[in-house]
Amino acid sequence: MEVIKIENLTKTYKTGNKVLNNLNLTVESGDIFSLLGVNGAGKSTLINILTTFINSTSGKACILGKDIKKEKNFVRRNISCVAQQISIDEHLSLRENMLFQSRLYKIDSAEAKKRIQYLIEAFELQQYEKYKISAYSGGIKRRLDIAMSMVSSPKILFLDEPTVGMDVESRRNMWKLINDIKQNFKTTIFLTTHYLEEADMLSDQICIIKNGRALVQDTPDNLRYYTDKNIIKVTLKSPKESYFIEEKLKNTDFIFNIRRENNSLILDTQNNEQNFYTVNKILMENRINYSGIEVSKPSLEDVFISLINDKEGGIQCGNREYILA
Ligand SMILES: Nc1ncnc2c1ncn2[C@@H]1O[C@H](COP(=O)(O)OP(=O)(O)OP(=O)(O)O)[C@@H](O)[C@H]1O
Repeated sequence: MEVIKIENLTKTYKTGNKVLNNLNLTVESGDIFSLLGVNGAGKSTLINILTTFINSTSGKACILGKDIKKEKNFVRRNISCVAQQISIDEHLSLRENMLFQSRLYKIDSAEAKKRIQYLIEAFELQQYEKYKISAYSGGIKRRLDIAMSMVSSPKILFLDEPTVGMDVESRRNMWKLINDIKQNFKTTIFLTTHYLEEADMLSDQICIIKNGRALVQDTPDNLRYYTDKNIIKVTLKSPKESYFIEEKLKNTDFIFNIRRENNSLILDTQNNEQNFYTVNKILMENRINYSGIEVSKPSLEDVFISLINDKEGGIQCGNREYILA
């Protein structure tokens, strides 16, 4: 079931800046949906529109089947949003912050207390109750912020760059938390991020936007087929030989880029079986001592860069056509 449906959505700010331009996308119930795009692509603008904070200029967006412009109260009751700025009041305790949130949503106080206790345990926040919020680390403040946003039992949770500025361990803890919300609360999650590994790990669907339009929307695995690039990885027995063979490979016309990773050479090439055999042949002819050669699909980062930098035109995948504008 579609819980978000966006059709030809456009947003032009008063400054004349057209940020969203006939944007189309859909989000299915229970999915983790990631919106990717470079800085200024319009990700926060879209979240602000969907959470009814600002109005679109034209087009239509429906949440849980209701037009967001006509049914603002319904939409607000059923969603929650964790913005980039943490919204905790440091003068209140952890529990008071959550109670305050429950009052904003007019939740019956007995029900609110039960729910808050459940969330404190589910988000593993019990151990922090004895400390002042101002002493919490950024990761714990963010965890509390998300727990607060779950007090109203939202059907859709918007997370605007939930792991920005976090260290690797806190980021991994946050990924687990986001997955737990999906599994345990069945909440649909709409998130924006600049970390492609994060989108890859978490998402059921990824949408990449550029110049206010959706370039592609698909699963992380399928997105790897949106570029005709492949990667050939050659593992050498001795790194000394890499300089010699690099020179030989540089002179071919089917390898666009060569990188070195420890004992391996990573070759960016066109998706073509023949290239694999040609590289193999060059290695054999030059008596290069290699222990492995493999072809792999590009990473999500390769796909993102390739799509974002692609020239204007259409790309076809399956039965969908997307505009590269
Ligand atoms: N209130 C506003 N008035 C005019 N222009 C705005 C306003 N808010 C945002 N913009 C512009 O709209 C564009 C998109 O901004 P937005 O914050 O939606 O992008 P973003 O994809 O979230 O960027 P980032 O990844 O850097 O957070 C930017 O050029 C921004 O300067």
